[in-house]
Amino acid sequence: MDSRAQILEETLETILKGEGLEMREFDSVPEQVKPVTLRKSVCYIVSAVIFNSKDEVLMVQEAKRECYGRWYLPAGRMEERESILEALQREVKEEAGIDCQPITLLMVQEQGPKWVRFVILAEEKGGSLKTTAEADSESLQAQWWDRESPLPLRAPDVLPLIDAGIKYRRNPSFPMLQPVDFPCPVICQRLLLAYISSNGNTDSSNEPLLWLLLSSNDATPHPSLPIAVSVDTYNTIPWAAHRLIKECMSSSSIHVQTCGILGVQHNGRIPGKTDGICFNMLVLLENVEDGAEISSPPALEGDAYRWHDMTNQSLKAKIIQRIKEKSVLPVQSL
Ligand SMILES: CC(C)=CCC/C(C)=C/CC/C(C)=C/CC/C(C)=C/COP(=O)(O)OP(=O)(O)O
Ligand SMILES: [Mg+2]
Repeated sequence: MDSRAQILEETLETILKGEGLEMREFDSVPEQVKPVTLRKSVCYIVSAVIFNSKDEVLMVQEAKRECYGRWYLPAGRMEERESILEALQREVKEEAGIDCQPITLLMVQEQGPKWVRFVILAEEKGGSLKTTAEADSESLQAQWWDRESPLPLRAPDVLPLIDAGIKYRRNPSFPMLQPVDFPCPVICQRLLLAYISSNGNTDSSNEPLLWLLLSSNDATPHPSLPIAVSVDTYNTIPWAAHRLIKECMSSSSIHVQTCGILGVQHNGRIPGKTDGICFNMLVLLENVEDGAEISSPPALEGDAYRWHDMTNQSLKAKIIQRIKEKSVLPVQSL
C-alpha cells in the first residue's frame, strides 16, 4: 500500500475510534475568523447524569436567586484553563458533594457556537451527598431522585437528558466517548463526509459504494479530512459543513444529513488561544433527482477537494455501519 493510502486509513481509524488529530489548516473559513475566548465569545456548560444502584439520578437544589430552591442536574459553566472533564468533576463536587468519574459523553447541545452544553454520563466514586448544613452559593443540597416523586425543577430540559442516560445504560447506541486533549483556536468540524451509492456497483457483489470527501489543500501534502470553521453568528455548529459543501458543489439536489459526532477535541490551557473545540463529525451527503438515487457523488467545483472511492472493505463497512445504525454522539441544535 502506498504511504498516502496508509495515512488516510490511519486517519480514518483514529477518527472512528473517537481519538483526535492535530489541527492543521482550515478548509472552509468564514471571513474575519478569530480565536474564540471562553466566557467572552463562547460559553461551554457541563451537565452530569449520575445514577445510583437504585437507578435514582443525582439532583442538586439551586441556590441562585433566579431559580432558588428548584432542582436541576449538577451543571455549570466551564472555567478558563479547564478541560471538559475537570469542569464536570468540579461542578459535581461543588454542587453535590460527590466525586465522580466520567463514563461517556451522552449528548452535545448547542445554541449556535456561542453556547455549547456537554451532557456527560458519570458514576459516583466517593464523597457524600451535600446536606443543607453545607449549603453555599453553589447549591443548597443534593439528593438522589427516583424520577417519580414530585420535585420542582429549575427547567424541564433535564428530563430528556436523564432519559438519554437511562437508555444508554440499557442499550448503548454509540461507543463510549470522552473528549480528547488537542488544542484548537476556533469552533470547527473535521468532516467525515460520506456519499453512499447502493446501485453504482457494476460487479456482482452488490456491495454499496462509498466515497469520502478529502481536502486537496496545498498545505497538507497527504490526504486529510476537510475542516470547516463555525462563526459566532446565529448559525448552528453543523451549518459550517453546509457552507463547505455549498462552496464546492453546485448540484441543487444535494441533501446534507448531519449524523452526529465521532469525537470531541479540546484543550483550553491557553485562554483566548486554545478555547476552541474541534468536533469530528459524521455527515452523509445524499444526491437524489426525481426520487432516484444518483450512482456517483456530486461533481466538485475547483480543485480544493476530491472524492476518494473507499476500497478498504473493513473501513468501508465500519463507516456504513456507523451511518446506518446512527452509532454517533447526538448533537442537538436548540
Ligand atoms: C445552553 C444550551 C446549549 C442549552 C440550554 C438548554 C436550555 C434552553 C435550558 C433551559 C434554561 C436553563 C435552565 C438554562 C441554564 C443553562 C445554563 C446557563 C446552565 C449553566 O449552569 P449554571 O448552573 O447556571 O451555571 P453555574 O453552575 O456555573 O453557576
Ligand atoms: Mg450550576
